[in-house]
Amino acid sequence: MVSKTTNLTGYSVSEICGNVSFVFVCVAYLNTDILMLRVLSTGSIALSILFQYYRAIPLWIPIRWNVLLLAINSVMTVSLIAERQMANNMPGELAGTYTNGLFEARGLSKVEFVRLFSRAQKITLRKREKLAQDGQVNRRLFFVVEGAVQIQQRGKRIAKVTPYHFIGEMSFLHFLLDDECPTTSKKKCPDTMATADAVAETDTVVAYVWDFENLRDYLQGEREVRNALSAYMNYDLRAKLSLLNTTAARRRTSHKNKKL
Ligand SMILES: Nc1ncnc2c1ncn2[C@@H]1O[C@@H]2COP(=O)(O)O[C@H]2[C@H]1O
Repeated sequence: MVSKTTNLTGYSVSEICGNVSFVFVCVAYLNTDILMLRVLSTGSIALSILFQYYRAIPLWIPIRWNVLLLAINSVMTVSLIAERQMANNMPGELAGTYTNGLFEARGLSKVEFVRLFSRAQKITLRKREKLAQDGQVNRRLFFVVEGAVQIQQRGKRIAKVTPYHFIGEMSFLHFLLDDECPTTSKKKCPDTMATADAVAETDTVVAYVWDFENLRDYLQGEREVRNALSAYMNYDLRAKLSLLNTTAARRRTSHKNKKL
């Protein structure tokens, strides 16, 4: 049992706990990692309870409230640690998607990636099944992980989407902007039409699929994931566009050569 009057280098236990508690608060304020912040606040609360208890007269009101705060913080800390552990040990196939899809390089942490993909459904499409239809309202976003998808416009093949690329991102980005469309505006907000037909080219195509509305609702509370995902899609769009330009240039050259 620690005596309330114990002196260590001239300071009482209560004083030491009180001061160290504030040192923890200072370090917590300088930290940007949410887990570290919670661990430090838990430590700080525990120390402030000791400070309040080992005073000459214990301060029971703050002690009781701090016990509650300590319990809340401890539960949140444990759930954060569990989530990080789950993300670090995600199933091999999901880990492959994280690595091969270059999600880390494009700003999504493992935890954010697992949160995002746990909201998707993994599906298998058969050859010739449509993922999107040109000119039709689209409400599904796909991330292809196996197989290939043919992109057509007016029945003509314009591109091929291979694993680790999105399909439906053009209408999804539109849909996200729609979100910011004022409902009072007389002007109709743009609709989320698919810009091309997307058809399964291989015998099977495996993809993760999100419903636009569910994904938008989730992203509303996760600003950083929303920004990282939009950046990822813009990167994907740039790659698709540059491929399209290269193919068009190649076609023009071969057309010219044939004429000569
Ligand atoms: N030139 C292209 N190259 C690759 N993918 C494309 C191309 N044009 C359209 N797509 C994809 O086909 C999808 C059709 O629906 P979206 O317009 O929502 O999003 C489109 C893109 O994901």
